[in-house]
Amino acid sequence: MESKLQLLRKHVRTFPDFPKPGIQFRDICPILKSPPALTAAIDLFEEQVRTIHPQVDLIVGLDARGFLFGPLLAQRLGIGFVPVRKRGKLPGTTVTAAYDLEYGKAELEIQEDAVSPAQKIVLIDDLLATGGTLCAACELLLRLKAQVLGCLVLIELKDLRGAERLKPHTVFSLLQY
Ligand SMILES: O=P(O)(O)OC[C@H]1O[C@H](OP(=O)(O)OP(=O)(O)O)[C@H](O)[C@@H]1O
Ligand SMILES: Nc1ncnc2[nH]cnc12
Repeated sequence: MESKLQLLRKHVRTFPDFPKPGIQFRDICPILKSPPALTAAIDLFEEQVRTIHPQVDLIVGLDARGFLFGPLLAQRLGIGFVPVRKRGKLPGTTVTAAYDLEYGKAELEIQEDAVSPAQKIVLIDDLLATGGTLCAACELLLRLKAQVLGCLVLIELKDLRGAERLKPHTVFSLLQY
């Protein structure tokens, strides 16, 4: 029987030179279109969190592709989901962090009352490239005095060394390129 990781790998497409020349874009849309592949991704994330971070209080997902997996995982675990969004999308009082990513610059925000001090957080996104996005999200959570247990991504682009930039936070990836 095909393993869950093999199934996932078969459902990632690579587009050269998107959105800029030199970028190999890893497209996770086929995973979303395949119920067995999407179930495999959430199964593997669930197993990791239940094994390594059983004390987790909340899943925090990153705009936009982290929203495709985060709420599914949170529901499996029976806990809440909180979005970190690009600047200007969240109402009420927010905290903001600026960051660079593989192909640009942006700012992330979280609602100030979304996470309580000392709450234990696992972050999720589709992909780790330079680590700029996840670092900015960790910074937001630390400013709210939450405890970051670790980060989950479907895909890690090893050459860009995002995991090193994220230290002391840890990252668990399902597929590496
Ligand atoms: O590790 P980094 O270099 O920060 O890059 C990774 C981020 O880049 C992509 O998001 P993008 O900002 O393109 O936004 P999207 O999810 O809204 O498409 C991806 O979904 C990650 O969030
Ligand atoms: N190479 C890449 N493919 C898909 N999403 C990305 N986000 C940052 N770099 C990316």
